[in-house]
Amino acid sequence: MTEDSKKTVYTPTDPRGLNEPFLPVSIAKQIDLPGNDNVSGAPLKVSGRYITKEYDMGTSRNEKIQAILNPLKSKKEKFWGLKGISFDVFEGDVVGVVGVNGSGKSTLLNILSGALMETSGRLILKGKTSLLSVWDGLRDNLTGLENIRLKSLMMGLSNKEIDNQINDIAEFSELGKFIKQPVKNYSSGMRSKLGFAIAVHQNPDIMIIDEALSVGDQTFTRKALNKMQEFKAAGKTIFFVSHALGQIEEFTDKTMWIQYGELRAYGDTATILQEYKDWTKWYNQLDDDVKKSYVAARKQAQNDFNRTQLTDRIVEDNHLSDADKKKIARDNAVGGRLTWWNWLLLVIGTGIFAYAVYLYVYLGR
Ligand SMILES: Nc1ncnc2c1ncn2[C@@H]1O[C@H](COP(=O)(O)OP(=O)(O)OP(=O)(O)O)[C@@H](O)[C@H]1O
Repeated sequence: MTEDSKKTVYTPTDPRGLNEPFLPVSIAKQIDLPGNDNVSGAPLKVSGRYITKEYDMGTSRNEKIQAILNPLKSKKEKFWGLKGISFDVFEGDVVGVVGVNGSGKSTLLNILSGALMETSGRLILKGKTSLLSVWDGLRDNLTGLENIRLKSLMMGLSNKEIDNQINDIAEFSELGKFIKQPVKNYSSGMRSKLGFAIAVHQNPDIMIIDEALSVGDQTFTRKALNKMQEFKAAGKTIFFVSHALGQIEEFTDKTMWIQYGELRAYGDTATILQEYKDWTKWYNQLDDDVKKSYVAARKQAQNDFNRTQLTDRIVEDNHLSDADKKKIARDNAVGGRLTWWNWLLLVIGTGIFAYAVYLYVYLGR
């Protein structure tokens, strides 16, 4: 069995939204997509087009100083955690997100929750989001109660609203007297309980659950899944990342399979999980050396990815003209870096500013 025989790169298994023609980022940034709702009339809640995330790889202090002193010459190593992901999610969708370690799941969800800024692409979010991650968002030195207050304030709740529900949140978390202890003394399961209790009481429209349920004990996981069923029944939109495929199967209707920074497949959960399991089976039967070089090649492709490749893909996907290609290449949403034209303006601007200062200081006396 070869991998290619199983390959389903960006399969529009679910016709809703995914078959819509993509718009170039430079144009899409200014206008909305026509026909936002899906075929059965559910409103669009989250829409991503060519979302990328470029990380700077860990550089030494010297390299960082050099980069500040000489930005043109600095050669920071880059890593593209996301290489241009496009998807639509509608009200009431419960979307599972699967993929091997390091594929980009948390990166995507952190972008959706606003904890991380995408490097380029167009993202539309309609509603209040709440990220529930075991590892993020809680302050270690604050107690459970203080964390509840802080996170609720950050979600825009008033002190009075927080007073009204702080006891309910504490009770839901099942932490007992530990709620008055600093979070740094909590186990990962206890953090997960607190994070979940806070998130579900914010009543978000879009809820993002990142691996939170994998570390709790079984009774709490069941209680949390029941709570999520309530959200689902109320028509909320939920993203659910998990390596526990059983939970994804039980709880979600649609699934995204993210693989080395790309959306490899997106569609109904049964189909995508089957494809993912087939791929895992194919991968697991490879020799260790072959596995290593397979992963290394894909990671290298994430290092080597660049804006030209992204532009070429947008142009190809959307059958765009050369003029559009030039426009996209110039677009800051894809560029994000200063072009020679930006530099020229910067130099002229600085010159004018320096001349104005000279006039003020020497001639104004
Ligand atoms: N701040 C960062 N700087 C550099 N690289 C990063 C950073 N954060 C994440 N990455 C890299 O981006 C890739 C995607 O990471 P991400 O955490 O999104 O993966 P994941 O699919 O959630 O993994 P897991 O299943 O292990 O939680 C990984 O290769 C990771 O090393």
